[in-house]
Order: sequence, then structure tokens, then C-alpha cells
Amino acid sequence: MKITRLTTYRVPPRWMLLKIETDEGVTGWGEPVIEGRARTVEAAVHELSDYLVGKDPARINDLWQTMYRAGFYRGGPILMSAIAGVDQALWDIKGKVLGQPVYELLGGLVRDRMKTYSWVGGDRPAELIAGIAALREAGFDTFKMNGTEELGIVDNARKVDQAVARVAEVRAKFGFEIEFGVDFHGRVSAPMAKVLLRELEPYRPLFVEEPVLAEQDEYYRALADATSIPLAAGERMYSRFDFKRVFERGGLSIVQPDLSHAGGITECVKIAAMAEAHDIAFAPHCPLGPVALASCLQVDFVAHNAVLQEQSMGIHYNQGAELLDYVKNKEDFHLSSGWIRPLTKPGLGVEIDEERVIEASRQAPDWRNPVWRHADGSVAEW
Ligand SMILES: O=C(O)C(=O)C[C@@H](O)[C@H](O)CO
Ligand SMILES: [Mg+2]
Repeated sequence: MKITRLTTYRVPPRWMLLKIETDEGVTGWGEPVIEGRARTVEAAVHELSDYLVGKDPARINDLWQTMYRAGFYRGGPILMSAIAGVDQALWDIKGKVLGQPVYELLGGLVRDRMKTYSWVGGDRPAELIAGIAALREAGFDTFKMNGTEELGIVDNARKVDQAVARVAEVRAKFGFEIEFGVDFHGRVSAPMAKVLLRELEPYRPLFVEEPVLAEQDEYYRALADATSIPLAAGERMYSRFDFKRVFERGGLSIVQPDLSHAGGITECVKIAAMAEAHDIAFAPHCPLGPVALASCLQVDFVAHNAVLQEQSMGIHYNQGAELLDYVKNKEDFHLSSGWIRPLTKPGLGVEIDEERVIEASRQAPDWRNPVWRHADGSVAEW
């Protein structure tokens, strides 16, 4: 079998889908994208096709190593997202050829169902109570919210109190019947992370995510020593080589690689195993579409330390399309009270409606995240 063609479709809300075709009619789907840089990743995918067209899609490991190493420069969000989407599609093809879901090819199920969580509130955390109440109706009990709005490197007590008050209100309303992560989203500096973590302690969030920016990962250890709140990060780390420094320095209780940013299934299975050796939980980041989620789930069901899966149903970014809009087998993503069962169909287990994708690609937005600024006019972390 040989790879014959790579076709990319940028589609609403801000995703990109990749179809890889072969000379025997088997196709595989991937979701290579960096939110806000879809066109850049698209160019990277098509540059990688030099290594792929004419090759045997079964040789995933060799194709992965070639895409990663042969171009001399490596790593980073663009290249690793391009590799991720190709890798997902190659696993999809392999599973379809062998008639097995990817988790079977990785050694079989380690659990019968996987716990997921939903976002509440938007870029600026608001209406958290209403958002949680609505999802509670659907049986969800685990959520994630942004922790702050713009926050200065050193900021005032009022800003801290506002952030804490939102969390306090959630706990006051729902008690410990629910769990939630608080995403600092890289908006919080190391000095302010110490302050915020201390003030959030009484409310016992399930985790605090990206307590500082990934480029400040040397602070994870000190922050973890100052709090009992589990610290999580990973969406802006792109390979084993990024994560190894975090494992060596310590501080994280949960790692959250994104299956569409960190080299795909081949790489994230290795990251999960490295994390397990350090007694660190695995909770893939996934604010994206159905192929990204299916890829996450294929790894969740073989990783002993997988604890929680992000999924984008109802997320504030999904304007113009929802998680399953491009999926034929919607029933296979059955989310019941926040739990999801394995996707048992061959490959990734997701059947893409290509006609819908082609139609939607005609209105592909050039999604960008907003540029935030502080009161003094300087750029703020979004
Ligand atoms: O889902 C999360 O945890 C996020 O922090 C969302 C962020 O990753 C956006 O997708 C960036 O555009
Ligand atoms: Mg996040």
C-alpha cells in the first residue's frame, strides 16, 4: 500500500481536518491544527508530504521519525501539530486495514469508560453557576473554567479577590458534589501564581492548569511545594523532549499534552508512559474537533494513568460548528453523565462526513484569539 495524496480542509469553528489517501482506497483522517495558525500548519502538512507520498502508511514509526528528524529543525507548535495530524491519519489507516480500533493495536483496553469534563464560562469567566447548573442537568459533574481575566505581573488584591470570589461562589452553590479545574491559561505570572494558589486552597479545585506559562516551567516545583492543589500543564508542550524537563524538575501532578499539538498518538502514548513512571496523571488537552478527541480517547483507553479527558461540546470557542457536526457516527461519541465509552470502529473510530467538511471548508474562518491589553496599553496574556 502507498500514500497517494494529502488533502487539508480548514473548517469552522477553527479546526483543520486532513485526509490521507492510499492507492488501495483506504483513507485516514487527522486533525492537524494550532488554534489561530491553521494556514501555517496547513503549509507544514503539505511540506511534510514530501516524506509521505509514495511511502507505505503502515510504517508509522519510520514516517514519524522522518517527519521529526529529517528536516533538521524540529519541535514547536507548528511542526509538531502537522506531524500530529499526519500520525493520527496513519493510525486511522492502519486500524482500518487491520479491522481493529487503534486501542487494540496498542495492547487493548485498560478501562471500560473514560471520564470527561466540560468547559464553563468563556474567555472572561462568567455565568459559571448557570453554566454548571445546565451541565449538571446533563449529568456532568466535572468542569473547567478560566481563573482570571487580564492580570499584571504583580497585581492588586481586588483582582485576586475577584478570581477567588468566582470559585467561592461555585463551591457555595454546588459544594463538593462537583469538581472543577481552574485554568490560569498562562495569564498568571510566577509571583501572582503563589498568591492565587494560596487564596484558592480552601476551595480545593481539582487542579490548577497552566499555573504559569510553559516557558516558566522551572517554577512548577516551587509552586507545587507551596500548595496542595494539583498543578496541571501540557497544552503548550510539544514532544517527549519538552516534557522530559518537566518530569525531571517536578511540580506537575497532571500532564495535558494535546493529541493535535504533541506529535499525535505515537508521541502521546510515550508521554503518557513517561508520566506514569513519575506517578503523574495523564489528562489530554482537547478543545478541538472530533478527530482530535477520537485520537485522545484511543490513548486514554490504553494509558493506565489517564484520568480525565477534555472535550469541546459547548466550549466557548465552538462558534459556527459543534464537536460532532462533521461526524457520521455521532452515536459512538455517547457522552453519558460525562462518561464516554471506547470508540470501537476500526482506526480512530470516527467516521467523517466529507461532504459536510467540503461544504463547511467553503466558509473556513481565519480564527484568531483576541489580543488583550492591560490598562496601560501593554499586551496582556490572553
Ligand atoms: O482548553 C484549554 O485548556 C485551553 O486553554 C484553551 C486554549 O487551549 C485555546 O484552545 C487556545 O486557542
Ligand atoms: Mg488550558
